[in-house]
Amino acid sequence: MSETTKETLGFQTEAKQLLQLMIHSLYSNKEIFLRELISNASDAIDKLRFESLDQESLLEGLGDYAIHVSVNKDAKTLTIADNGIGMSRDEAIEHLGTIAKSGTANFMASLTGDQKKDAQLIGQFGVGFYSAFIVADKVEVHTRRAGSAATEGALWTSHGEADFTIESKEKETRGTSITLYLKDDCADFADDWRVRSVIKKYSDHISVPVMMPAAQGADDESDAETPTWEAINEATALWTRSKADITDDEYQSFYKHISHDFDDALTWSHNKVEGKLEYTSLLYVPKNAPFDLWNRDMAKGLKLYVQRTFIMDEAEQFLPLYLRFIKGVVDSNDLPLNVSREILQKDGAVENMRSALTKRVLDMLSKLAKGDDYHQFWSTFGPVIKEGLGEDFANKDKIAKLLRFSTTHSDSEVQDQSFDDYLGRMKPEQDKIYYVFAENHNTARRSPHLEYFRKEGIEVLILSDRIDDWAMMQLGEYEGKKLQDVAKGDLAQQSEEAKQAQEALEQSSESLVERMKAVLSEQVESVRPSVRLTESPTCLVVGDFDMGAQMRRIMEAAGQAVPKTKPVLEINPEHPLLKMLDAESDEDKFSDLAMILFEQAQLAEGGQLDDPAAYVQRLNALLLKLSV
Ligand SMILES: Nc1ncnc2c1ncn2[C@@H]1O[C@H](COP(=O)(O)OP(=O)(O)OP(=O)(O)O)[C@@H](O)[C@H]1O
Repeated sequence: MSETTKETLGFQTEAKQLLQLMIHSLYSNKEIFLRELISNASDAIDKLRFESLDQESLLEGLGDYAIHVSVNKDAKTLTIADNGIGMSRDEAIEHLGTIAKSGTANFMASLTGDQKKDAQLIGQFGVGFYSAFIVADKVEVHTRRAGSAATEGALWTSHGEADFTIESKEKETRGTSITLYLKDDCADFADDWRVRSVIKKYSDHISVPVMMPAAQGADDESDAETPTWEAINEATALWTRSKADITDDEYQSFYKHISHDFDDALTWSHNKVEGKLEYTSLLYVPKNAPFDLWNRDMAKGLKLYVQRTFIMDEAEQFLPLYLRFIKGVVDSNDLPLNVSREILQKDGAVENMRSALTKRVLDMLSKLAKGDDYHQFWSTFGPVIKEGLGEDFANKDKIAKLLRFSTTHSDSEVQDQSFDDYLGRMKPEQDKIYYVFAENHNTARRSPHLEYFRKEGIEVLILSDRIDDWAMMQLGEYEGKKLQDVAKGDLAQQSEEAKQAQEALEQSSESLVERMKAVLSEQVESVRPSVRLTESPTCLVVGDFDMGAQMRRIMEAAGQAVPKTKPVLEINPEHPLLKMLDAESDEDKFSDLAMILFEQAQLAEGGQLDDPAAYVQRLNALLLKLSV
């Protein structure tokens, strides 16, 4: 039977690339391989614990879960053995030869070749099993799925290059035993104390005991027939311990265990809830965004435990989508052990937990917002938080308080001003919060629409995240102050003076406006003189309830049909170009120049022209006339 023979198989292309990258980029951080392999072993035990709830026979009469780690200094090997769920031959091929994560190809494309940067990215991707090859030039995985016959065992072997072999090999006990043949310069991982200290550092808090042979005396070699094993980690699930007894380091290493992140967490919140519902949650905010934050299929959600038994990863029912970057654990005393994703979706208790956990996260973020680390958080996760304005109506106000902006007050690209900061500086008679929105910060900052506000000393929020226009529409107002796009609707007149100036302008520019309307009737809804402008000749304004130009471009780029609405062209009759236009008696020249002014207004707000070539032609014709 071909199944029993030895096969050599190639790694999936992405797996091969990742392997190579891992070996090269993470070399300076090599000890993390042990954390990763022990995490996998503990996950495998968690999975078996869960499956055996329904099917006790999987335990094969042995319910004592443990991970055994042993070293052989002479052979330079390190072995990590678990009695978890194990793998069948096919599963070993599938799980160890390919990467199943969605978005892997995009991730690969984002790598730069710069080892330091790539190491960071790989940290975000998740390191996993392949980290074994950072320290080993050969890895053997001897595994058998719990519940299958001893003869169904499989041996997977690879040198971490292009391929691996798989063969059948009997295995008495269920689970997986991974042996690393260490590279010469990594031989210190065959040293008992070195391994102990790394395990203590990274795996103290996992709930399964990690055993090593007991130290038996100075020259004792670990080849004793039956070593006595001793647990070297604490082996109580961290979240079950009292907050007061847990150090920051322990919280951080537990974070790395559950998230496979490379970096520390930014902050966390650990809570035990008692009363009608009983559960414990430990929620972390990462420092870095996962590589696939914008992928709708990204791994999201919390690890769910019921009475300390692991139930599932990525339980997404406990937090809304805009908090998908939060990592953590929720351990419930009320849910049944056989709870499924379908049940979670309908369960009233889950609904209550979800709203309580969402509040916890928002409170944790509000607390974070008071400190120096918030800037890092905001620049990484700000756009995701904004999704919450549409998704989580009940917490809209809390979310609004978390928002940070660049504004004309700070005049810097850094988004560090809150709505409250803005309100504190608002003019007494001002009843709106103004914002300008464009494709990038520079275009927004230089928008002609701001000229009036700058002149009047009215602060404007400068928005340039793709989601901003939508987010502001969802929010609508803040503390009773309407959010107003400066490029929409009539300009709110601030002073009596400005009103009079507007009327005077309307009278003096009547004939110019009529002539321009005639030329631009296809392109614009109307033409009107405006005090909005001080330096620019023209700008475009859309109706209060029409879609903004930037939003329109985003929707169109996404292939969505957008109803056509025409903008209003506002002109600055005091501008020399408009004066020149007014004085132009040649109607052809007039229409060319009027068209150019309209097109420039489109360009100034970051838009694209319908017919750029015609614009260039018109402009060139005018330039040529300059030389005569
Ligand atoms: N000790 C083990 N016992 C059983 N299965 C294992 C073991 N180690 C790895 N596997 C299987 O191999 C798969 C790949 O492991 P790997 O560590 O590369 O990725 P992961 O654990 O899925 O993701 P990540 O570690 O990046 O979060 C696992 O999902 C699991 O199915």
